[in-house]
Amino acid sequence: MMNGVEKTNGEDLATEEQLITPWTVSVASGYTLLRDPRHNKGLAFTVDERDAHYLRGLLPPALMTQELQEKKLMHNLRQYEVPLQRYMAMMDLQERNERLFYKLLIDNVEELLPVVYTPTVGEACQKYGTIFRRPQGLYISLKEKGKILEVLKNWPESNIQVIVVTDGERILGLGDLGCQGMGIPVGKLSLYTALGGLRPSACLPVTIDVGTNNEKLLNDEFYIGLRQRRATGQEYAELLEEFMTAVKKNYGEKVLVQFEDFANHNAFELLEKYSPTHLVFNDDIQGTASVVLAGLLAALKLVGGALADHRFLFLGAGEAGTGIAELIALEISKQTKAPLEETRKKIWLVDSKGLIVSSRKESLQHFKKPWAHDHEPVKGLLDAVKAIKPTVLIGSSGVGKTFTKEVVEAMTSINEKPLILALSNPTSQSECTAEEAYTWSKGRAIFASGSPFDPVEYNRKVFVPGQANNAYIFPGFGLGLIMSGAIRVHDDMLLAASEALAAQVKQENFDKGLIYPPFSNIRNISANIAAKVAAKAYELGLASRLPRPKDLVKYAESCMYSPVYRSYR
Ligand SMILES: NC(=O)C1=CN([C@@H]2O[C@H](COP(=O)(O)OP(=O)(O)OC[C@H]3O[C@@H](n4cnc5c(N)ncnc54)[C@H](OP(=O)(O)O)[C@@H]3O)[C@@H](O)[C@H]2O)C=CC1
Ligand SMILES: CC(=O)C(=O)O
Ligand SMILES: [Mg+2]
Repeated sequence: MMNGVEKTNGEDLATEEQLITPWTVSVASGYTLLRDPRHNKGLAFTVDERDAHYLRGLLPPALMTQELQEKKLMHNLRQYEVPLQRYMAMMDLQERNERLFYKLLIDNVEELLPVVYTPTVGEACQKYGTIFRRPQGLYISLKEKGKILEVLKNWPESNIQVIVVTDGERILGLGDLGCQGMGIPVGKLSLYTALGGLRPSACLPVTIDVGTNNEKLLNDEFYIGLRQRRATGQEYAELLEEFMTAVKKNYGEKVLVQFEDFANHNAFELLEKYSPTHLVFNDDIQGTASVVLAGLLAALKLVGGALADHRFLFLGAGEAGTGIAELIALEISKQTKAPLEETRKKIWLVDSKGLIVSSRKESLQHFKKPWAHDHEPVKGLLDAVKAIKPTVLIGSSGVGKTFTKEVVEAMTSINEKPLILALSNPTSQSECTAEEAYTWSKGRAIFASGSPFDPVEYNRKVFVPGQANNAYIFPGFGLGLIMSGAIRVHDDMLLAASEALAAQVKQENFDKGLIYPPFSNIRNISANIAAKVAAKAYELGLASRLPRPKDLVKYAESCMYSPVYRSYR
């Protein structure tokens, strides 16, 4: 062997026609270590580590602490004015030095969440083909049919605890982005680690590529996915079935599969089909429901009354809208002992055809039917607000600028403190901006949105909008399932997570008009959510990790990944 990396594949000598073996390299050099993101520390390798791991000469002489590296990187990031450049810089960091990436994200969560998550991740997915450098996550396309188990085995980690999977058909409110939806599982899983403390090596992002109906992408020479229209029906179902079977076979009963950004015509069916046999969770239906219910429970301190005293109107009756509606109805039913059929009547939804009413029942998709109450037909949102007189207005349509001045004014004329949630992502699809909500309501609205808005000054008062985003829930929820060894998800766990999150809102937050706690405290919040979810799993007999730890919050904290560098022998 030569000093350093032995040349066994002859790559430099081979002609273009000759086949070479890419991975036969015996290592006696730290070069590989520097290029392994899981272990690389850059200038933070100590002198002893540099000696022990053949790193001398491969690094300049300076030594840096992780804190100094963090300071330098934050300084560099802030030089970029274009959000997408910040996103790309963060992805490069994740590929280069994973612990430093997570240290940055954890320590600067409020500043970096909009970079690695909504809104910037939306733009990143739209442009994924052009910004694509190194692949992240696992791509499973129709071409892998019959071989999915083998594909899973190509992934370098075998001890997987959470999979976030999308088929890219409804990426945020941006529609069908096909294979380029991969940015979403990658982003969600980085939050699983940063916000919920799951080990990065236990997280697997997956994109199922069954084609795309997005003409622009089909005609884009840089598109990275299958260039065909979406497979549907049996072909689609068989691929998903093979995937779900392979996942359980390869990773066992307790791997959590989080469905993300599927179109609603598949999302409800997949959840219903796999809930009895797998540990599955749909973030858009269930995570969103839990985060919104938490906000509503907290908001009662500001608007008064019990949940059952309120009337709810939704714009958008898909996964998010009907998922939230059902969890609110369930919570009211638990609180008042009234049957679900009764409590649902406090909740009204508007879809693209107008208010959902009983005369439309026959033609409605199954998930809308429970919401078809008796009322004459109403076309637009403004008329629906005037007819229903809601105390709470929730936007979950994926269509921006739909909470117009007239709509917000109508809400304000009905309510002393109208509660307005504009959930659609990214920012471009938000039903209204924070500034619009506060200005049009003359400073009376309690407002939160799916994507973040800056504080707004109105009438010399500063209003701080909250972020109603499932990112508050899924990391802690997932941690609770995993640390208790839960084998199934139950609605009562969603309610427990809502209550845990609502309990974290402090008086100082309420004083600013907030109905969510700040993200800066999210690890602590996630530990509390995880503890309540795990407690529910034990109570329901769904937990397999025995004996039950006594102090579940402490146990959750002890399970959490820390991004601080490890010392190498
Ligand atoms: N803040 C958060 O944490 C989350 C936010 N979201 C956001 O919510 C949005 C919707 O997601 P999801 O529920 O999964 O999507 P779906 O496609 O399942 O549902 C969208 C709903 O909006 C309705 N709709 C579309 N256009 C209009 C319109 N012009 N007027 C009235 N209704 C309309 C649709 O009507 P029809 O059925 O008639 O087609 C459908 O009922 C997305 O922007 C997503 O980013 C989602 C999950 C979490
Ligand atoms: C937040 C989220 O899950 C969505 O917008 O789809
Ligand atoms: Mg989503």
